[in-house]
Amino acid sequence: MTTSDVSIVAVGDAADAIESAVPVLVKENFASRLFAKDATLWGKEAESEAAKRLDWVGLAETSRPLVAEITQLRAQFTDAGLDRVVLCGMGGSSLAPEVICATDGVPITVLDSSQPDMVRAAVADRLDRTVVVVSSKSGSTVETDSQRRVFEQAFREAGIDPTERIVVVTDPGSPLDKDARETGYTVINADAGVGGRYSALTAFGLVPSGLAGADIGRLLDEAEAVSDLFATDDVDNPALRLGAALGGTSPLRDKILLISAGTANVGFGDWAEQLIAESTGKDGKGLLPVVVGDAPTGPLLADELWVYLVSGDDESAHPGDTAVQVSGSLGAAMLLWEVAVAAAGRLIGINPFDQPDVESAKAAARELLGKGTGSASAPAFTDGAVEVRSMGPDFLGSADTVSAAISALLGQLPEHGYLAVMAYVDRIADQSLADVRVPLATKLNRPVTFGFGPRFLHSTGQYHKGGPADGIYLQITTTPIEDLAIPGREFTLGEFIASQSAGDASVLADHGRPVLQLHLTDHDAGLAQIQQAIAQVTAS
Ligand SMILES: O=P(O)(O)OC[C@H]1O[C@](O)(CO)[C@@H](O)[C@@H]1O
Repeated sequence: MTTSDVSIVAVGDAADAIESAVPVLVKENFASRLFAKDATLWGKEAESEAAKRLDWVGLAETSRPLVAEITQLRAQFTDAGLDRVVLCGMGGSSLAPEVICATDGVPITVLDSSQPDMVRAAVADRLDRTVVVVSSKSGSTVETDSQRRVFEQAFREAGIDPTERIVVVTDPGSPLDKDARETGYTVINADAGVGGRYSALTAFGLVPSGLAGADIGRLLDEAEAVSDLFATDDVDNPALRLGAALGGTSPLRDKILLISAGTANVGFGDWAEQLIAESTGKDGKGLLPVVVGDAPTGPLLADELWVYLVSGDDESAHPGDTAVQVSGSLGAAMLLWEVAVAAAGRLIGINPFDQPDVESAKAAARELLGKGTGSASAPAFTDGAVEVRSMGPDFLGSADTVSAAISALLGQLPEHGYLAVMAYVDRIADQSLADVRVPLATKLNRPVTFGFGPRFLHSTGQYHKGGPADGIYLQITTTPIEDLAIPGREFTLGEFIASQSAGDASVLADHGRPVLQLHLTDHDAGLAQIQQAIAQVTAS
C-alpha cells in the first residue's frame, strides 16, 4: 500500500505478521497512545524510563525554532570563511547527521572514534576552515570528551580561539553543558525528553547537519507530513505495519537484513542499525540488524527477514519469500522506523528506551584503564604481525596460525547463530576491511555483521551482550600507526581504545560467548595478513 510518501509492501511471513499483529495494535490504540506519550505501552518495568523518552513523537513541530537559529549560525561561520564541519559524537549523537548530510550530498566529517590514527587525520585536515560540533546527550561519553580535548589543543596550537570554532550540543544541565558554558562555547541544548537513538530530529541531528548545509527545514517537513498518519489507529498505518513485520513474525524472524535497493537515503542502514539493535537487544531477546548493502546472493534463512530499502518510485516487488519493501523520504523514514521499532518493542516484550548492557562494557574498559592495561591477557600465540587471543570458551585447540584460529572460531557458530566482526581500526583509512563480511557470510551461510569499534559499541554492542546468546565474535585490534595523547588525561587514545576492545571482549566472554582477538602488532602488515587469512578460510 502507498500512503503519503511512505510505502510498505510485505510478502510471506512478514505479510502474515502484519495481518495478525496490526489489528491487535490498532485495538490497543497503540499509535494514538504513543503520540499522546503514554508511557505504559511497554509494561510496568519500562514505564519510568519511557516517561522520560517520548518527546520524539512531536519533534517535527517542536524542533522548528532550531532551523532559524542554526541557519543564522551557519551564515556567521560561512562569512568567517569556515566551511568544514567536523562532528565529534558517538551513536545517537552522530549517526543521524551522517545520513542526513550524505543524503543531501553535503560534506561533513563524522569523528565517532577513539582510534588515534582516525582522530589525528580529522584534526590534521583544514583546521583553519573547521568548525567542530561536540555532541553528547549525557555529556560524559569518554570518546567525545577526548575528541573535544584534542581539537581544543590543536586550535590553540594553531593560534585559533576554540570558543570561536566549537559548538556544543548537549542536554540541559549535563556536565558538558555546564563546562561548555563556563568556557564560553556556543551551546545549543537538545530536548532532554528524547533518547540518543531517537534524536535524529532534535538538535543532535539538526545542528551538525544544518551547519554543514543540509536542508533541515525540509527534513522536518517530511516528518511532519506523515506524523498524523503514524498517530492513527488504523490497519493501513505504515508504521504499525512495519513494526508488525519486524516484531510480529512467528516464530520470530530475528535477523533483520537491511538491504540498500535504490533508496535515496544514503547510509540509512547504519542509522537504523542502532535504532533496532539498541532498542530491542536485551533480556535475551531482540532483533539483530544486519546491514548488508546489496541483496544477499544466498537463500533466505528461516530466522531472517529481508528488508529492501527502495526509492519512492520503485514499483517493482523485490524477490524473497519473506520480505518487506520500504520507501520514504528521509524525514518520513526516520519517524517511520522510530514508531515501528517502538511497536516492535511492545510485540517482543522489551523496553525500547533503555540500553542496560552498554554500561557493562564501559565499566570493564574503565577498570582496565585504571589498571593501566589495554589488552586483557597474554596472546595464545603470535603469527607474523598478528597476536592471537581467545576469550570465553577455550576453542583454539592446536591452532597456531591466524587462519586456523579463525576456522576454530567459526566452528563455534551455533545452528541459529551469527558472526560479528568488530574492527577497532580507522574506519575511513581501513574501510576496505569491511569487505570481509560478504565472503564470511557466504562461507557460513549465516548472518554476519561488520562493525567498526568503538562505533558499534553504541549500536549493535547492546544486542551482542543483551540479546539472544547465539553470537560468535571476531575482534580485530591494532597498534596505532601513531598514538595520540589526550590533553588533561592520564591515558592516550591508544590506551583508551585498547581498554574498550578488551573490556567488551571480557564482558562477552563473561556471557560465555567465544571471542577471537586478532591484534595487529604492525598495522599494514597485520591487516594484509588478516585479509589474506580470511580469504583463505572462506575459499576452502
Ligand atoms: O550522546 P551521548 O550521551 O554521548 O551518548 C552516545 C551514545 O552512547 C549511548 O548512550 C550508549 O551506547 C547511546 O545510546 C548514545 O547514542
